[in-house]
Amino acid sequence: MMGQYDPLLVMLSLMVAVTASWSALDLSQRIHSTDPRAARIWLFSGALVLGTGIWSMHFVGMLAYALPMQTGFDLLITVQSWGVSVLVSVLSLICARRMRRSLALLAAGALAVGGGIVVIFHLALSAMRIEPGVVYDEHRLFIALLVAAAVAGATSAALRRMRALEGRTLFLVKAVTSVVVGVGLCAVHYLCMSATVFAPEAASLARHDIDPTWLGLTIAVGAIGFTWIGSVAALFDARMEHRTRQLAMRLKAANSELMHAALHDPLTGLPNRVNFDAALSEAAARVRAQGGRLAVLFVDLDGFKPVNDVLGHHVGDEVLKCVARRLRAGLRDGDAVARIGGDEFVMMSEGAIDQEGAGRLAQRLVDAASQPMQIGTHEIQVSASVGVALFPDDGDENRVLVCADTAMYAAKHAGRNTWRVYAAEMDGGGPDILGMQRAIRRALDNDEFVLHYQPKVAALDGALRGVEALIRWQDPERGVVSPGEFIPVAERFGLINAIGFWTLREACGQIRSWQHAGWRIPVAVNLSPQQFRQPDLVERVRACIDEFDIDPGLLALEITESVVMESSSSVRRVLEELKAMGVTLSIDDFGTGYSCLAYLCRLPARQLKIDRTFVIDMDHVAEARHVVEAVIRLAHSLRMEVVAEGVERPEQVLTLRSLGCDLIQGYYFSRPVPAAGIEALMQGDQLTEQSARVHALAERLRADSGYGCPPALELVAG
Ligand SMILES: Nc1nc2c(ncn2[C@@H]2O[C@@H]3COP(=O)(O)O[C@H]4[C@@H](O)[C@H](n5cnc6c(=O)[nH]c(N)nc65)O[C@@H]4COP(=O)(O)O[C@H]3[C@H]2O)c(=O)[nH]1
Repeated sequence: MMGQYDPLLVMLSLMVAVTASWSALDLSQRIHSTDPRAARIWLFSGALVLGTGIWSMHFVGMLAYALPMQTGFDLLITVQSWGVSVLVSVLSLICARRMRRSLALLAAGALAVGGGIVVIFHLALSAMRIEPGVVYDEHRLFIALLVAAAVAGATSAALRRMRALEGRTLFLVKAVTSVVVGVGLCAVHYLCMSATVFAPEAASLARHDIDPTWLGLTIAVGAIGFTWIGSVAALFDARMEHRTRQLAMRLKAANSELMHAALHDPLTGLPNRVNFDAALSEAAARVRAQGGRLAVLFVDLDGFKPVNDVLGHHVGDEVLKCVARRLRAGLRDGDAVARIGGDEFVMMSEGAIDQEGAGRLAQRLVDAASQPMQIGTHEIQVSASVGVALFPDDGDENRVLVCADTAMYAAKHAGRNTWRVYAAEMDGGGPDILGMQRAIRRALDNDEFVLHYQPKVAALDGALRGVEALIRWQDPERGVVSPGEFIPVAERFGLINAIGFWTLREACGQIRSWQHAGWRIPVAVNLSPQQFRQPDLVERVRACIDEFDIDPGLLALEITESVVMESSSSVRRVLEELKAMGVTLSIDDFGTGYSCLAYLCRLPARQLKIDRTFVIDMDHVAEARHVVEAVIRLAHSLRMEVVAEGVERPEQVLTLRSLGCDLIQGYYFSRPVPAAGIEALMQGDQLTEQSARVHALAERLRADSGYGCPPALELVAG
């Protein structure tokens, strides 16, 4: 028995095959997803779409062949054939995923899939339940099997190639592959059909089951719809994955930027202290394991401060960048350089280095630093003092840097612009910095710090107007250690923040207890430059004020001139935020740095403290007196209050008073005293005595017709 092909249905079967191939390729691309669960889901969805496509292509193809008998389809066998089709597709996609691992596996898989496609054809045909049964031309069937295997193999290979493509090329390759695969699948079907021989008296026993026309149309439309849904899902997922990948890349880039910022000095781009310490520990571990030596060099610039002060921070910054470039240019394999402070750099050199080699390296650094540099219109020349220490000869990785630092000081004492190698005798004269660093940590844990308070009094009548909190350290071994000694060490070893915030809390606690006693005494706390640059400074100040429930107006923060004069927007913002909180801002050590008057006008500070050095010289050096006078005028024109520091003698009081200075602080009135001393002062005796001194001075001044304080004036004893 022979049938006839309906060209429309043949086209429809081709359409189904091409559409299913396209969609299956779409979905199958996703089976390489990095998430194994998602990859499994995509594999089964792809198999479902491909299986349904192959299966429906067979059915539509069979319907396209109109036999001269009434036909129908058995529901159970129809469903079974669909199940087998999906299973075969699962197998084909698994082969596609694993083909990288072996070509033999690819060939075996392709044959199995090819065989599966032929079996699906057979099952689909069986659903018609033809009696007597059909027979197959084995040769043609074998050719169909080979074509099916080739289609399966080509699909796997195309899938592999497509992984490396994107955009338009991917679209084109996918379109061509879908057409080739679709045509191939149809070819398999029609080859199978041509291999099928129907007996002349053949009849379909399933002719009363499912109507073939409806079944065909439903399957074709359903399959095309189904495959398009799959494609849309795959497209959506691909977009999501692309976006997720982009986000992940951006996150990674942001992370590495953050990491870089945490480990590098923003000005020079060199590694910072934390980074250097880690590199030093690693290098020390290598030397311990493999032997050899490590040279550590401490580089401190000579003459940098005057450049900064006179020519401004921007020129100072350029000088530092230039020195950093020169140090970096001299690096060799196994060397590292870092900036660890304002004008301090450290370097380490790994390998079998000896004292002589380290000395040569130090000389190179000294030479590099002392070359003149052109910054804008200025030709600038600085020099460097370099200290050298060796690991493990001079100590472990914690100590070797301190030794290099000590040697650097020796180089400074030797006249600067030179280098020295560390020797144990160098420790003799100077403080044991490392020991002190450990002792400071212990002091913080053991509460060995106390605050003393030095009064600030009104120049006019000697009334107490506030106090400055000054830290004192009662070290069980060293006795009372001056802040001038331990604060620089704390700054160098990153302990100043802990000390600074301890002082802040302690001072706020004191304000509260005085507030409870009925005294509103403003307390000024020194903020170190490092503490000022802490990103959470404002929050910590606010937290202290809230914790002790104090009037923020009673807390003053003293910030050194050099810090507030950094005209960066972050400094301005912090100052504005502190002011907005109600805290008083005071510019400390005024006159010792480089001040930009235009910037000073815009500062939200309320108080300006004239540095002690001007007050000391005021009586006998005319220039110092002129500076004090000018600073007082300037501050008043900016509506700032002026405090003169370090007032020790009555002559100074009189001069300052005559110049209109508002507040006076110094040993003349009181040394820094424990809180109880301030309380005694508040309760009467000492204040009255000091006020009496000021009044007596004022009387003498009024009696004198001249300007200021006559040198011969006999004063009340100080
Ligand atoms: N010769 C002389 N000296 C006078 C006179 N009146 C006051 N002084 C001293 O001058 C220093 C004033 O503090 P400073 O300039 O802020 O200088 C302070 C300040 O920069 C720092 N410091 C003290 N306490 C703290 C603190 O809690 N945190 C921070 N960051 N620094 C602190 O240590 C520096 C030294 O503090 P001290 O030794 O307490 O020294 C104090 C004080 O005792 C005087 O009439 N004559």
